[in-house]
Amino acid sequence: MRHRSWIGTAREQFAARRDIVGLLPHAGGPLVAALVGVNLLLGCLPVVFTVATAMVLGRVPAAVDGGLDSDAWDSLVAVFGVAAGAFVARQLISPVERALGELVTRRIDGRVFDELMAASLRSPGLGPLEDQRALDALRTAAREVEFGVQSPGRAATGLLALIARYTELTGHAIAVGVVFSWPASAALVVTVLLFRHGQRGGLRRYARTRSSLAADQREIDYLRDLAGGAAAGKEIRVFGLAGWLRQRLRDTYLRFLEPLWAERRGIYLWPFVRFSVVGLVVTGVVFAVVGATARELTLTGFVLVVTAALSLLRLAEHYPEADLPTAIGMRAYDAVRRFAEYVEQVEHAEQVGHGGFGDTREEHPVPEPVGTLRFEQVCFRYPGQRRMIFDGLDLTIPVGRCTALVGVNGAGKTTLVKLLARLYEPTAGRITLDGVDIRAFPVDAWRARLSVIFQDFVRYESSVADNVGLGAVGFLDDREGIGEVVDSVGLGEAVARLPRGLDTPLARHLTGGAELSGGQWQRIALARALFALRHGSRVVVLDEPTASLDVRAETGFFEEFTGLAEGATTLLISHRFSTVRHADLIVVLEHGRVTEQGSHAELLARDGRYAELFRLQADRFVDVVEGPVR
Ligand SMILES: Nc1ncnc2c1ncn2[C@@H]1O[C@H](COP(=O)(O)OP(=O)(O)OP(=O)(O)O)[C@@H](O)[C@H]1O
Repeated sequence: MRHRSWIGTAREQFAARRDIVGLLPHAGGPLVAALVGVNLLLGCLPVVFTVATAMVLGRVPAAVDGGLDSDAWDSLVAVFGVAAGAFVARQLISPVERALGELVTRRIDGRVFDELMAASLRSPGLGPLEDQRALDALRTAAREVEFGVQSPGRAATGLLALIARYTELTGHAIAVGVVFSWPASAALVVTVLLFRHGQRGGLRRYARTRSSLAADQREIDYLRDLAGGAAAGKEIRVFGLAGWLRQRLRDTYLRFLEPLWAERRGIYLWPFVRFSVVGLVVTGVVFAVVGATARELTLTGFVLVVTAALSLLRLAEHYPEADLPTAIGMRAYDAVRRFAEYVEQVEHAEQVGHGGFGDTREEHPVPEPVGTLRFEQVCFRYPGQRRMIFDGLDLTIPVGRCTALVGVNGAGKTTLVKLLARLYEPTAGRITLDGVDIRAFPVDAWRARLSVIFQDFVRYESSVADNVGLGAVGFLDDREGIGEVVDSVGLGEAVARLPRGLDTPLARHLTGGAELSGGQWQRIALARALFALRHGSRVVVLDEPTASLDVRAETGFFEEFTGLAEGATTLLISHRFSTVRHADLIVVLEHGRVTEQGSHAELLARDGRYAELFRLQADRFVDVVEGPVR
């Protein structure tokens, strides 16, 4: 059993090294060849130095006897020159090795980062970005690659750095073998390798433990962002959360560090104790034999054996430039691959499952203009969840009209939009456009017809123009169009007052940046949707578009927006009945199904759920407005 697991570990290690070696070509053949050459040289120079210094010592007596003009003196100076040259060359070449290593690391990490980004942006749906294990793998990989400390690139240069160490080891072993005894040389090499084996095993466990703590690391990052970010700053101060936050950060840190401390003790203490005993015994025996046979050796031979053996034993330590970077960097690359494989699996499962993202892609062009949208017996549960959000949902969204969706919190309104945008696929049933399953359209072409502003729309730390123009990224240079939609959502004046107008970055911490109010941001989001409509979108979905607008702006919103979105199919989600009531069709969503639909007047006349919710809100509004007057 133990034997099998040892073989398993060896195989795993071999595969991980092969993967890292496979990355080297991305750094460019000549650069890698140069680094290999420099490492070989760095491995040979200490051996040359050892041999030359031994020869210097061996030649001193003859040179002293012969005097300054003797051949012995000249030969002493020559070997001294070689020793000094080896020493100086090593000092000069080490920085070259570091610089080349840095280049190789950067090139490889750049490539791995691309691989990682491609994997995380590749999935058309959101599933992989919500799966805990996939997220942990992504976090582990991204962290190491981003900071470049123990990254796959460092692992690759770390492997190359081993060339120098093992060349040095081989050279010194040969010196001991040739001058003194091959069995003694073999005994020393075995000792060194035993030490190394023990330490590398410990480092492997350390790297494994470290990557198993990704969830704690994620929590630490989250808490640190929370404590240092402006977003939570207000609440932390107002609710006096500083103490709670500090304690939680401390607890999480300890939870993260304690297993690492334990592993470190394992790395530095136990292998050290175990292998030191073996090492000391072997070294003792070798030196005892050297001592006993010293008389048979020349002075040069004696010095050479002793210094070469000591240099060999020095190589029994842990190599900081190679060991930790390879142990952790290999795991980081493994995490990149796991994440990419996971995304691939999800994609594949969706294709072979119920006709997911790609099975019929490219077959149907999206009809122009977009026709009636239908949810037909749609069932859906989030990946890994048991609860059905929709269970046989039937809904028709008429073309060119405004449909409003209402329902209590958690009824599934946003989920319905995510299905429409194909961020998830229905578990059963289908969504059709003029009778054609939307999965038959290429996902990008379908999304180009949609303009969705989510409740939690993104506030890009970029210019006003970008924040609007990203609604149709291919038309970012349409400055006139951007200016017009900004005006049409009533932001013209406010933007004109900004230091650089449309080019003002929307983040106060950026140079010349400005911050907008919640309502102004919401208008930016509306402008983004309108800009998308200008450039080819036909279906516009607005999730809570008036939540941050003041009463006056909200009153004008509906008319203005429907005027601007004329001819487009609009889906409006709102808890504000004053916004909803003007829609052509109002749909009430409850328990995963449509329970009522009709115009505002029809639904009031039916006196059902909608009428009840509408009256509840209207009464509250009357109370609030009339309260102080009474
Ligand atoms: N990514 C997710 N993974 C798992 N469950 C989710 C996810 N997103 C939403 N849910 C669950 O799906 C249900 C419907 O959420 P959804 O956001 O669609 O509701 P909603 O009607 O838009 O609510 P609200 O009016 O509060 O915005 C909720 O119970 C929510 O907990």
